[in-house]
Amino acid sequence: MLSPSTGSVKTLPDSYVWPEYYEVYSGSDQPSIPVIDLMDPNATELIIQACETWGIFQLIGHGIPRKLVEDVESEVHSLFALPADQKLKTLRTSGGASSGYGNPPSQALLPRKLWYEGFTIMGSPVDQARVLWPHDYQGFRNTMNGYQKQVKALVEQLIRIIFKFLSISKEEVNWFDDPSNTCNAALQLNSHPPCPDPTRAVGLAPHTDSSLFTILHSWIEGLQIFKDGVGWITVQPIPDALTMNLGDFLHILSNGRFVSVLHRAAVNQKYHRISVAYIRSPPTNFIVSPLLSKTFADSGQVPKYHPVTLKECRGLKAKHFQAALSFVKT
Ligand SMILES: C=C1C[C@]23C[C@@]1(O)CC[C@H]2[C@@]12CCC[C@@](C)(C(=O)O1)[C@H]2[C@@H]3C(=O)O
Ligand SMILES: O=C(O)CCC(=O)C(=O)O
Ligand SMILES: [Fe+2]
Repeated sequence: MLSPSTGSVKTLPDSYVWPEYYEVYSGSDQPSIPVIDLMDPNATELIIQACETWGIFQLIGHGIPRKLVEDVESEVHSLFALPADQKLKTLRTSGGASSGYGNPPSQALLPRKLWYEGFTIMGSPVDQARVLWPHDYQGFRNTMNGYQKQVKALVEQLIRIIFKFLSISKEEVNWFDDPSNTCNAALQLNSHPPCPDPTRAVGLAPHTDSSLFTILHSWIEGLQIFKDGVGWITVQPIPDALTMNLGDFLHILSNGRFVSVLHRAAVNQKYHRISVAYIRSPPTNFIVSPLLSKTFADSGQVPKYHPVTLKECRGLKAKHFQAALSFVKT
């Protein structure tokens, strides 16, 4: 987590200087990630294609009002602008899956500090809001509740499209429509204040998400993805678009057919960059396996991954970070 003093420093402290610099592709022929309009009659095919080739796309025509997204931006800015001792009252108890302020669990395994502050909301935002703003928490609560509801519906619409394509039946994923299942989703608020030496600092280290799908919003450039055969590419924010990235569990369910996109966040000197990720995963103890999909079972394909739960996957990430999936390979 950033110490309160780093926001005003003129030189990057040593503990934040990363030994390796990740070059970003800058050729004029730089490929750009697909932009898909959910209202397009061919949206389903385009989404499947993007999942197979990129593991990420920008979605427009999603129906989430611009005003709501702007209100989220402003509430999240207010949260990170609170005094450090106020934010620390919600400090996460452990590095793992819980709500509150803190470092990403991956920080413990990294060689240097991240130029980063994070806040995780699992379940309702009310509890944290009450601690942060004891007398005035309704604004944050209402806005985040409203956003959470809308992104939840959107991500579930997309996951349904994918389950249908993979011939995964409702019975096989009976948890999916269960309204009491709130523990498998998180709103992850990420903050990177302006950085005195952005090329030597890292906002979020390269990772894949332990999710089915993640809906990401940021209005400031910084998200970069790794594309095989090209290298690191910057994702250009598009007004009104939400970035949809696939996570490890759709990669496993599709037996490797869909890409779990490797991504990271860069920082910049001028702007305080904030991003909001809605991370939707299977329930913690649900066993995910490529053979869930009838298509694979019938086609005689060999499963590329062992059956695994979110809990096990988080455990592997906490130990091996980006190498975690290699321990699930058959
Ligand atoms: C719900 C979660 C996914 C996440 C771990 C967490 O409990 C909250 C933080 C998330 C995050 C954000 C940055 C990258 C990442 C790998 C990390 O260390 O913390 C992800 C985690 C994940 O997707 O596994
Ligand atoms: O800030 C970003 O653009 C990326 C955030 C992210 O990867 C995450 O929250 O998992
Ligand atoms: Fe991520």
